[in-house]
Amino acid sequence: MSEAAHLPIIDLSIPDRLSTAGLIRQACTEYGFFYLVNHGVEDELVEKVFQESRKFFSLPLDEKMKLYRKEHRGYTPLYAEKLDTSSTSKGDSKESFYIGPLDAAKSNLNQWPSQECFTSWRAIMECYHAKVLSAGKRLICLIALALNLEEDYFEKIGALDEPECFLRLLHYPGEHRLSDEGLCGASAHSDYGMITLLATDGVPGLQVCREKFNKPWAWEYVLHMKGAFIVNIGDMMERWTNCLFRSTLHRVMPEGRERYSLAFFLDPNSDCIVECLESCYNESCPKGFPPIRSGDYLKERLRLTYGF
Ligand SMILES: O=C(O)CCC(=O)C(=O)O
Ligand SMILES: [Fe+2]
Repeated sequence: MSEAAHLPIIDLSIPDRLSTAGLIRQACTEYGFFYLVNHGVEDELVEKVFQESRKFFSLPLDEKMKLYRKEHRGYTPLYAEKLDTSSTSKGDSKESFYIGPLDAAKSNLNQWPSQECFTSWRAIMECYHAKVLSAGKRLICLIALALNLEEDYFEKIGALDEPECFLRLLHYPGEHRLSDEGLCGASAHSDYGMITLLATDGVPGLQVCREKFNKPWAWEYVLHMKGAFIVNIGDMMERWTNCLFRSTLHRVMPEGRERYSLAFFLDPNSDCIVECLESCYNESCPKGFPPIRSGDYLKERLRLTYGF
């Protein structure tokens, strides 16, 4: 049995922003994962999103397939995705539904279940999407402070101007157990973007590996904390910080119990250039990555995962 990770807790409501920024710096350099509390997204709303998500995933497969993923929005069935592209398993044992940015220019790409049976579904999802984005933007300001930058640094470089933010509803059916050979709910991966804000339903399964370069990988459980988001740093933030902030490897193991989660990926505007921050490199620690356009990076990572 793996141990539980003791992740730091960051309180988004504390007025002393500099001390919070210091704690965020420590959390991001040591773990790349932390709990976020007092983030402003009400428990009742989170619960409603879980309820609506359960309702959608309980539809027959042919109904769900009518909303099959287009432009990275909509439904992805079981085993269609493999987050660990080196794994030989048949695919991850999960189904998901993606809801993309709500800005006027892009929101029409989203797909929605029929209004007749899912009367408030869209409104609830849009409300959650907007509120988590707002919490995420506040957190990004603190992350800038944690990097000794002006707190509006990421805004000024355009990263938060119509950001690529995707809410992903996830359902792990729970028909498999740990002993099932090579099968994962979500195989080992790091997230691609800036930060991810995750809500979990209390069923265990999420694990992190703190030292991805030390094989064999050692895994620790990330336990559910009521009312908290589990936040993690993504690969683009790791590139910006020249690996000062860690994009930590994680996975979801099958525990023989059905599990739901809500992952919100907050990624920069596609035209934003992600390049090593000046404060994060010097002669003894040279730049590890060339500059890259965020949209190009994301496209390539998604191509590798989905094979298109
Ligand atoms: O469901 C979870 O707990 C984690 C999901 C995840 O890591 C992802 O979708 O990137
Ligand atoms: Fe992830």
